[in-house]
Amino acid sequence: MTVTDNEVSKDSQLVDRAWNVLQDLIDGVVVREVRHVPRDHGVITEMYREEWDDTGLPVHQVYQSRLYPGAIGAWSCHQVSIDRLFVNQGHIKVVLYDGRPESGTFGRINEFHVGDMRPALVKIPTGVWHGLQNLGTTDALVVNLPTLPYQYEDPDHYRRPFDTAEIPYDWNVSGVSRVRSVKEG
Ligand SMILES: Cc1cn([C@H]2C[C@H](O)[C@@H](COP(=O)(O)OP(=O)(O)O[C@H]3O[C@@H](C)C(=O)[C@@H](O)[C@H]3O)O2)c(=O)[nH]c1=O
Repeated sequence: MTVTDNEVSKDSQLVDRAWNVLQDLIDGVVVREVRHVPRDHGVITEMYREEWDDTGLPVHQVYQSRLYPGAIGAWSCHQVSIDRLFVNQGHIKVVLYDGRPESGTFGRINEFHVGDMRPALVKIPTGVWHGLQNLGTTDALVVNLPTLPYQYEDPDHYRRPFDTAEIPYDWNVSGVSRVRSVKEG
């Protein structure tokens, strides 16, 4: 194989020496990985601490979103409430798209694999589109601690179809997920 072959690409560094996945985060996105504490009769996993949370905003509500194997929940966005997602069961891919024209990372996409194998709290700022996919073979449970309680009469929830042309991301519905050409900034 000649390295000048057009379809060949060489990996850049993907993880650091502590196996942290390297990616330039969207402005305002925070990922706080935690570790399981196994013991004879089970596992303890911390999910949230005020000190991890740079919003400084209180927890008014906690809810759980169950995704069936293969399920995709995309795309959502909020204008006033910040999502603080913790995946505590299963394998969820969280994909974010910065839809804020005023942002220095406008157009950027982030992908995170979180859940049982990589428990983490993911903070998603307002204006950042987000989608979840359960890549596991069991139900996945996503806990959300939004900074504002759900308003039944007037939800702060904006949606785009999972296959919208406005977000350059193709979900893995046919075995292939990929970022389309991303125009940043
Ligand atoms: C968020 C929420 C929804 N609901 C109801 C309203 C709605 O008919 C039904 C499903 O809610 P949603 O359509 O918001 O669910 P969904 O589309 O799965 O989106 C949710 O998934 C997580 C991961 C997110 O990213 C959030 O944006 C959250 O909205 O549940 C509540 O009763 N209380 C709540 O706190």
